[in-house]
Amino acid sequence: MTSQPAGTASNRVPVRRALVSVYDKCGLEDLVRGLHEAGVELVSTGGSARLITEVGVPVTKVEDLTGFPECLDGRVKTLHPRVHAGILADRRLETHVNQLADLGIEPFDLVVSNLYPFTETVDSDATPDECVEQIDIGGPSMVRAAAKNHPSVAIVTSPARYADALDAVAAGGFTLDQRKQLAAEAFAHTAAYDVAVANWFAGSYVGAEDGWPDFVGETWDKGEALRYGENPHQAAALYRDTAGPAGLAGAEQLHGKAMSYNNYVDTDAARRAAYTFDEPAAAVIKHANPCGIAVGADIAEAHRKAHACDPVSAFGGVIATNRPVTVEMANQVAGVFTEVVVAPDYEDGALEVLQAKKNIRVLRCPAPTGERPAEIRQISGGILVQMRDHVDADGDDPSTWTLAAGEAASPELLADLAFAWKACRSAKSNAILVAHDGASVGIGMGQVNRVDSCRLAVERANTLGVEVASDVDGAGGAENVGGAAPRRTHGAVAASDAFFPFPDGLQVLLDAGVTAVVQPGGSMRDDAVVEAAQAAGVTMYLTGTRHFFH
Ligand SMILES: NC(=O)c1ncn([C@@H]2O[C@H](COP(=O)(O)O)[C@@H](O)[C@H]2O)c1NC=O
Repeated sequence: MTSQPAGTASNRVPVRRALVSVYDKCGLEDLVRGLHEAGVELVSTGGSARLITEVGVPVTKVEDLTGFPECLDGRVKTLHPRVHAGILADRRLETHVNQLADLGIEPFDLVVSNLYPFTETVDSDATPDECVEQIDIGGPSMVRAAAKNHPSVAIVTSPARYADALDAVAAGGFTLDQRKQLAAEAFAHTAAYDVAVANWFAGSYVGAEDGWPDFVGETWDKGEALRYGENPHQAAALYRDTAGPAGLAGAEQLHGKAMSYNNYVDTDAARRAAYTFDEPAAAVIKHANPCGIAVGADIAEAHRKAHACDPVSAFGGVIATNRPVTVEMANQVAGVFTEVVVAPDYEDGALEVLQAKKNIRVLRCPAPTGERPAEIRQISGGILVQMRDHVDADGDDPSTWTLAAGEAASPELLADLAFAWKACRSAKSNAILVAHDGASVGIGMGQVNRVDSCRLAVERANTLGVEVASDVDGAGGAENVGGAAPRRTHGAVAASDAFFPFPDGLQVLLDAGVTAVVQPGGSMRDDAVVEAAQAAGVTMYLTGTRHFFH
């Protein structure tokens, strides 16, 4: 072990010879022109070499280097000692340098490669054979070889790095730190690729009798370090799913301080609530639970109604909408201290209103599409995976509900019950949600027994609904504004995320004056529960579906 590769004090290795083999040819023309102008000799595979020739840059075909034709439909191109010894020789070792000379092999200083589009092929209508054909073999071998040998070789796997690469070449070569960084990116590139291949094999290709594959891999790219985690003594960072849709982790921040860990948690819960509905909907969230959820004729009305549920808790809350924020809504939000607003977009002028508020974070995040069908929760020593609790689960359509007590609901009442049932799933279990006119008016959540959630929902409905903004509509309780404490439970409907195990919780709601209740049913004591509703002359529907949310 004697020498460093030819380099400068900063460990730069001059780039004299590069191997180029890319599937994604984006940016390739500028790169190879730049390399050529910097005096770099190019060796390249079939399609890449053709493009390089077309742009007038001299290139040696890899088959001229190996003396062996690319064959088997491209399955074998660069898999040859003349290529791999040129990449893998550790030029800090005299023995390696001498062996290369004896074998008449020239070393590579730079490898530029990206891989066959396996994931894109799997996501298309391709046959299994077509998917298998897109498993790149030679590419990952070159990439991993170059990354392993980063003390001597630089590896570039992303067109986003081409400009940096040309700068490094012009500066006399990549520094060791740059080569290390590029090698780390390269191993992440091949690791994510292999995880995608392994997931496909274990999943749709091999399959599993019980529907759950023997292997599930996930890869994550660093988004950013966060100031801290749930508490200031906990370090935290955001990582983004390399294979799934961008989601909240990929949201565009338009204004305000950096998002915190808790901001992300609450914003995620807020979007879950808002996107439960097809009609314009807004949700105000604190500590991952709703202070208010509502639908409206427009998004400003939905927000007014959601806010009116619990204006006390809405202070410092996170607001999500499923429609672009209008100027009218932005003016309402500006009147209340709010941590985060997240929306699919902002109408002209709305963003400016929010940007005038120093402390609000404003995010643009498209509606969720193509989400992974399963969700993951970490436990000690493992993960739990479950299919998402979809909005359109069996039992969510009121036409499938069973009328268990009282008179059939009018269309208006049924609409309120359907709203309450949908909204209820966004509150942590045990959840009881009292609603009126498409808005929650009292929510009991996160209690260890259902009767306490009922008490909480009633108490909060009847003590918290006051108007704070000039034109906020105290949903269901407008007649009480400025007068005695409103009793918003009177004439409202209620939803329970799971069955009532005893009539006691229901009785709290009945005593508070709710006129209709929707719940899954299925308790051993359903008869007693239904009887209590019957005795109170209250309509009760059973959905047959539960929506726990822990
Ligand atoms: N088999 C091999 O020896 C081989 N060597 C390089 N490749 C891949 O071939 C692609 C480039 O091919 P072309 O330059 O012919 O368009 C790159 O994505 C590279 O990763 C190979 N193909 C697949 O395994």
